Amino acid sequence: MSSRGPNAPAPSKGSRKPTANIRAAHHVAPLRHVVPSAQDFDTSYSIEARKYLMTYGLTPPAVETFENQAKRCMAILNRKELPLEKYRYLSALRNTNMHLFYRLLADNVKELTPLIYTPTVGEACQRWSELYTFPEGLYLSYADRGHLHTILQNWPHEVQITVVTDGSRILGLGDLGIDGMGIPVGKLSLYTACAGIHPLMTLPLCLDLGTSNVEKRNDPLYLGSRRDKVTAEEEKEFLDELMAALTERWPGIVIQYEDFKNPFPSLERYQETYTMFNDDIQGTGAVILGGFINAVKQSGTAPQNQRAVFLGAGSAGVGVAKQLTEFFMKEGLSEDEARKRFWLVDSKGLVTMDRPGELAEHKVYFARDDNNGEQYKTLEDVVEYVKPTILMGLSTIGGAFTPKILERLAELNERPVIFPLSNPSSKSECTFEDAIKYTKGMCLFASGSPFPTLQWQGKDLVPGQGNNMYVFPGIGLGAILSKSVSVTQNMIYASAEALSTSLTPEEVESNWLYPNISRIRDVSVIVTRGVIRAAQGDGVDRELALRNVSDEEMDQFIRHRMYDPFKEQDHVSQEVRELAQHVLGAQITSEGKISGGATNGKL
Ligand SMILES: NC(=O)c1ccc[n+]([C@@H]2O[C@H](COP(=O)([O-])OP(=O)(O)OC[C@H]3O[C@@H](n4cnc5c(N)ncnc54)[C@H](O)[C@@H]3O)[C@@H](O)[C@H]2O)c1
Ligand SMILES: O=C(O)C[C@H](O)C(=O)O
Ligand SMILES: [Mg+2]
Repeated sequence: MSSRGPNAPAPSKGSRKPTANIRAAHHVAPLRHVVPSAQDFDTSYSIEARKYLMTYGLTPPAVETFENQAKRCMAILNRKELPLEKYRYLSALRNTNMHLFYRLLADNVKELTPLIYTPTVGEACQRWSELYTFPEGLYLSYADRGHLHTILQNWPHEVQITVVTDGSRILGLGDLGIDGMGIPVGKLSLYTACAGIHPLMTLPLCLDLGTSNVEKRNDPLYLGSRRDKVTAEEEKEFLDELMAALTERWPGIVIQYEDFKNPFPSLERYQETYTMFNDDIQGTGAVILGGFINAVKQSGTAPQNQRAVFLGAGSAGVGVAKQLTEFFMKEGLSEDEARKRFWLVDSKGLVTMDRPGELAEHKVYFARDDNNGEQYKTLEDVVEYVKPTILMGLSTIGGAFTPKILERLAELNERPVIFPLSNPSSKSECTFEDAIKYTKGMCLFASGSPFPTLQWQGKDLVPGQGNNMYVFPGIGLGAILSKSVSVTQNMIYASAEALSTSLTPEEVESNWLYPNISRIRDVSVIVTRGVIRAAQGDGVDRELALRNVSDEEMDQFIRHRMYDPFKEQDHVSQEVRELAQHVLGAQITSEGKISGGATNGKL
């Protein structure tokens, strides 16, 4: 039984008391006919709750505390050696006891995030069909076109937010077709863990639009259709139907695009018509800007003296460069001056106007015209030519920042900014250890996937994690709570600014670029507030009552609306107690036994 799938309990609006409400709806029918959901077997449920839910005897006798449950889960997890085994255990837990899963995650964000998200989710996707166990989301195939709205009716829950991929660029691992489903599942788990969006109101959505991955197509276990990738025109028509169908089925739904090979056309096409954003272009741009604002404060280099070399000129590279351009403009540079601070490098070398061959449209804005006909092919050559203050990696090429390049950056700058941002860890352009070693501890560092803390000259050095998980939960929650008709560029920019202000004085003192991930829920409140305020500024909000509240009241409101697995689990026992008294006329004795009423103390 999947926590999000057809057998999962439906959340009620507002108070969200899934299990008990289902029972209430069925109270006139004989209770035996109600099939318990996986969640009903929680070992922390009281005896009276079990009797009422008709699960008494179906769970082991002990009534456990959460602490005990958590101890068992962590012990099981720690006994497993491989990260992928841990991932699978945690998936099973989410699918059988989602409140416990999210409690565990809330208490151990730093430890568990790398297991449910990057880097482990990369391996899970590579082997998704091979290890398939639960549906976990919705699959829509190209062959389903013309019927998408009807198929969406099969999803049994109200949906506030969906993450949609076609699997064509999963992290830096290439086209994985429908095996990319792990990404929407992982991102939406983070929406719940970081921003408290109710898990049952999230929809992981994987589009089966064919795959260019021949190995997958020839694999007998592959669970997608065995056709080549549809054309750009076919994809456009399919997405047109999808966007209309999603919004008709769930008006107000927020749609996050994720890990598409070429996401620029859809962002341009839908961003003003639907409440949507692209995480790889916009979320990444915002998260890197958030860390960069803090890096600039520490490096002391003024915007007009910054020279940024980007290895990778795809959706993430261009998204980040655009966001930093906007920042430089706000700092006083003209658009042209700001744009000229960037040198983008792709698989063919430095992106210039006059290099032979076709130049993709999204690269034109940053293409250099001051290279005097010279074409620089390697990163080393570009570094020598540009003498950068900043080196960003969004190339999917693990190890591309060689020791030689890192040493050169350290020679050129007192505090070079080095951000190897490709995911998963195997694709990171360098490790934290190498960055520290070859810059003699002087670089300002953030990576896309996590690296461990390092001992350097008797001090603990903590790497920053420049991953869009710091912002997308707040962008999504901000759009939901403000009921925005669209997600504007100002909302995205506001998420970055808010993130940069979310560090504690101790974190600032320790020169961190990003806040401690363990505080992600507090950070998401700040980001959400920034996003809502920007939506109000742009007049795209429909929740007008929020316009007049103070920041403190806004934060309270946001927190109040966040799903809290701790309360939720306790709620069930409390609610069942109340319902048992009300519906059955039963009394709960001080020892927790049921007396009188329809059950008359019997099971
Ligand atoms: N840290 C984050 O939050 C974050 C967010 C989004 C994407 N990413 C990561 O960034 C990477 C790129 O994502 P994307 O969406 O831009 O992908 P993409 O496919 O759109 O772009 C990849 C870019 O890298 C270039 N490239 C490929 N091989 C190269 C080589 N040998 N030398 C130089 N350049 C080369 C390509 O030409 C292209 O410009 C992925 O690994 C992804 O996981 C990280
Ligand atoms: O998924 C991530 O960890 C970040 C980003 O969206 C990516 O595509 O790499
Ligand atoms: Mg992504």
